[in-house]
Amino acid sequence: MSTSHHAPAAVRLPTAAADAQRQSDQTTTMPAEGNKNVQVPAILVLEDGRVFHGVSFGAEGETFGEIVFHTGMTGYQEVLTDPSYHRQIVVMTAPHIGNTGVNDDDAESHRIWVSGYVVREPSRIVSNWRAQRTLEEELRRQGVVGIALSGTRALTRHLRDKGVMRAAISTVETDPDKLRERVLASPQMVGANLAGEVTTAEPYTVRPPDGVPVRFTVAAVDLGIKAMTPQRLAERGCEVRVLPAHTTAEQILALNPDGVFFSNGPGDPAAADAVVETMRGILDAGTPLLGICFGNQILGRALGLETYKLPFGHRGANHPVRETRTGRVYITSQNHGFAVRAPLDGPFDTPYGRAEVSYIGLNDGVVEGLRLLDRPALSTQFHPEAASGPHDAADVFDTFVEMMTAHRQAREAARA
Ligand SMILES: NC(=O)CC[C@H](N)C(=O)O
Repeated sequence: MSTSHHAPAAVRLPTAAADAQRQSDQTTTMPAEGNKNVQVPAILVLEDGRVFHGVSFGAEGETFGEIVFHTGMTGYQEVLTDPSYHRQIVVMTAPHIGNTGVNDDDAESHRIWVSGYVVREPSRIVSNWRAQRTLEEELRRQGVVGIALSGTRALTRHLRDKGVMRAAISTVETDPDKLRERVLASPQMVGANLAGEVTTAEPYTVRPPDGVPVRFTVAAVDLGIKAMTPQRLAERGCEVRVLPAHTTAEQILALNPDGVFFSNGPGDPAAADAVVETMRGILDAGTPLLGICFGNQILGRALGLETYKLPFGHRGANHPVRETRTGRVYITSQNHGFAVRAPLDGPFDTPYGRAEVSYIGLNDGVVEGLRLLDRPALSTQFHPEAASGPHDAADVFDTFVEMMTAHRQAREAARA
């Protein structure tokens, strides 16, 4: 089956072979390639004409997307299920993928979002006590078209030098020129407004774990939210009400939340005007605000700053950033292709008072966080919730909780 570039990959019915494999996969060590007798040829064609040959990994068919690379050594399941990768073909630079299989606990959302998957060498066996399925089985079950090829290093270096671009993987088209024509007709990531394609249809609530009392209510605007973010807030005593992307500022404020969170998500922040308006409504009200990744870009725009596309982005689990106030360095999990342009040399004026760049990426000087100095609002371009990645920056959630505490105390003092 083929996944088109704009529709989410449909759930693909398992093949008889995969079914048989599932039944025999009762142990946690399983052959990962046993369900495929013949290797099916596949091609990867880039917008600029570069062609890579490999074999099918996952579902057979044809798929399009922006091709990007991820440098994390672990966390493939979190990558696949992160909604921010919607419409992207992800290349894993780690050479051996699938070793720990797939389980029902590590997913960051209810499905795989990458539009295509490129690996060097799929693991031949799965060996992990938590594994429930093989990776290839999961890719097939969800209709995700992938390719295994020996040149992932050459491919990554090409994208680093030329920048990310559109691409396609196909097991049905054998003529690269014909496939390239379709790549050139597929949509660009610049200008793509995608939150509406990934957001929850209905609001839902994430409650603190047993034994943790509820201290705050947080409204979370789901622009493509990862499951771990409301979890990190819930662990700190927040009851998190997750809301569809189109929820207005009035509707959010009517819930009387202690704080408002704007999530990560796919697409170009420059195309998300409606969300920028929503955030301005929250800033006007003075309610404490936290943004992560896409949420950081939206905060930049709400403050009147511009966003721009990076040549090849940051996707991995070991990106160093420096906190400007303290000089402290954090190793962070990141996944972004756009960034905010802001003055790096100290506080600057915005319609909401003074703001500053709170973190700077140490690899390339990119803005990795913003903080308002006169209102309770902060955001990070990196992922303090990790999933996967280091937990260095989890104190961002503590700062948000401190902002909500101070805001509540100030409101109570004003009322008294
Ligand atoms: N993880 C994210 O929120 C990504 C934000 C945005 N889509 C980007 O690529 O920069």
